[in-house]
Amino acid sequence: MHLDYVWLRDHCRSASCYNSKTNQRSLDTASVELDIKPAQVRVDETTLYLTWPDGHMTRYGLEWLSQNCYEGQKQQLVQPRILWSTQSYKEANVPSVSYLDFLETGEGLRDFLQNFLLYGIAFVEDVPATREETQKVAERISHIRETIYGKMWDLTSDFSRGDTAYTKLALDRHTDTTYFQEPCGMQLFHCLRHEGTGGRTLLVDGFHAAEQVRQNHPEDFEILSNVPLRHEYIENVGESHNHMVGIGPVLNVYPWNKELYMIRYNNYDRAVINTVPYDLVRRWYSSHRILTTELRKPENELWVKLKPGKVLFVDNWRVLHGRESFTGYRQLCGCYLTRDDVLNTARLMGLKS
Ligand SMILES: C[N+](C)(C)CCCC[C@H](N)C(=O)O
Ligand SMILES: O=C(O)CCC(=O)C(=O)O
Ligand SMILES: [Fe+2]
Repeated sequence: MHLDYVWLRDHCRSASCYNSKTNQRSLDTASVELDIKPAQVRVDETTLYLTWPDGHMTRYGLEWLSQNCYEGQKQQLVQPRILWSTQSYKEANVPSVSYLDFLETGEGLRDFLQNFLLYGIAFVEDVPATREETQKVAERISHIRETIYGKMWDLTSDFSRGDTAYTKLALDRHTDTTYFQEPCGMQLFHCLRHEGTGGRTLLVDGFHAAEQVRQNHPEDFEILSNVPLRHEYIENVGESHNHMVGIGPVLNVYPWNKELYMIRYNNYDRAVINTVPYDLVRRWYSSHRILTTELRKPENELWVKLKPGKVLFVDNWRVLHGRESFTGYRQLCGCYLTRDDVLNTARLMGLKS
């Protein structure tokens, strides 16, 4: 590991530099000389000891340092995941959790969250088919993210809102709220009623597709993760007037370990491309086509028919959803949760995320 002296001074965990009750730094970093050097350095089997020119003493556990240094982090995943194709997801036989276990046992919630983190989708079964019960299930995880669609949303094909979702048309795979600066992290779907045909839900692991692109077309992966695009939602229907804009690349990776953390993919809501210079536009379309081809491979499609009682949770930063066109009366309800809040609950249950 390579450790800079100013970094070593800044991370001092002594009582005067760090408040271990609040887990906050109390040291004023700006008061540290940028070219500070320790007067003395000593290391034994377990600990590094530094004495600074003013006599202040800092100690580090070597274990802590190897975990927290850049080289250590570079080797680690922020969130371990299991990427899937249709077949591998089916073979994994991921269990659903029942409504009662989910609401009443820590284990039920924990197992559910673990599966959600690993696969990007999870199901709760035997939920009473009402909006109120669906809300209860959502709030078991965390508070709901209120958006322009309200807290809990209802979806029928009445075109009550100015979006294709509120019709009977098919919807190709996409992630939602790409037009927010921070797209919603989790989405719940509960089909309360459907009397008619079609209307199956399509799920595709966006990270699985993106990793295929990274492997087979690294330059296209680069372009998709570096070129920012606008997405927008312009609505003027009935009482609903909205104009939302969100900007970011299709693929979002952490700079230090190149791990994917978010895919923003919605061809309906992608705005005019005016953030890409002329000499890159064609390349971008070509890279986008390569990803789209991967996302559309039948072997990556998971089709499920949502029915009353079965609530689907989707990691909207990873898994794309879509739907088949349908006939008849179909009523869905659901809501969004913020990723930070979902992960907060997961971490408190001891899950790595
Ligand atoms: C019905 N519900 C509120 C879930 C979503 C409606 C939003 C649809 C939008 N085109 C998007 O993809 O974000
Ligand atoms: O009707 C559906 O199954 C899903 C529609 C959709 O994509 C959405 O509401 O976000
Ligand atoms: Fe959607």
